[in-house]
Amino acid sequence: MASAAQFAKMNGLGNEIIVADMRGRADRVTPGAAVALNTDPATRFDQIMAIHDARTPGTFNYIEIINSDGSMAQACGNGMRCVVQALAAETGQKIFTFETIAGILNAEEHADGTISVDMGRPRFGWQDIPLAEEFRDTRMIELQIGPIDAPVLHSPSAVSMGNPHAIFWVDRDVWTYDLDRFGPLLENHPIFPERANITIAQVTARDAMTIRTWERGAGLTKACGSAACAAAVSAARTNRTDRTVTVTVPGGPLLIEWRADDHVIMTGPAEWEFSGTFDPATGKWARDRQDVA
Ligand SMILES: N[C@@H](CCC[C@H](N)C(=O)O)C(=O)O
Repeated sequence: MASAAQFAKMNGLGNEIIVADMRGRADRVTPGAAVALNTDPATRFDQIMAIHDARTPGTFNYIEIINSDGSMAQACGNGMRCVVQALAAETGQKIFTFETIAGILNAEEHADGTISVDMGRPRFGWQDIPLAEEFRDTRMIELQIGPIDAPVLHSPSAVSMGNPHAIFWVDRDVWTYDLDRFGPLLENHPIFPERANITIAQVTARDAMTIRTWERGAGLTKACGSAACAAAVSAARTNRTDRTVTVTVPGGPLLIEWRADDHVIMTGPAEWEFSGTFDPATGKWARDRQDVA
């Protein structure tokens, strides 16, 4: 059995996050441990953000992102805000540079407690997303679900925010769509060789939209930060909105700015719930004593 590692159960607008402290150790959180933690209602999560020792000079830590099905993700905006809040509380530092499998990213905790994460540059090339076949213009790809002559969802925008996203534009309230039925089919559609995060988006003003997301490897979530970024850049790219947008997810609002230098900045809150220790090999866990009522 591996020695126990510390964790904090947190959330970013209801996106359920476990921040696992894997610093100073060589092992990793196994897919089996992730699945076991997700099976227990008390530790059910959408992503584990595993904080490892830095691999690259100039970065604070290497962050590994694990979905609740045990698969790896390249980006997690809400999880990064949780990591920043946890490390800022521990160190007093406010500005961080992290490394993930997708590259280097910067983040900052503001005086009001909100956290901004530089989610990097969006990529629109079909091979970068990736898509299984060539689309010259990924602002609108050929994909639909429902009856062939009256599709329920169709012609999404596709984009990579480090991870693959498809954004379906809708005119009606996003809650009127059966995303838990369509989500798994679209996530696993052969057009997405690495699967995809599936979002439905209703634009309500030049600076506002509402979205719901079926996350790759995690299912329906209350918030998906990278999807909010993907929806914002796709909306601006198709002239539905300006480049600064409030994206309301089921958990609340996120401010997304697609800057002139092409970087996408996501700003929102993070919340600590409780802490404990767990076995990164098996997922067996215990709550910290001071958290026990
Ligand atoms: N909740 C996240 C996105 C998590 C990763 C995603 N499920 C994937 O596999 O790409 C966010 O806040 O960005």
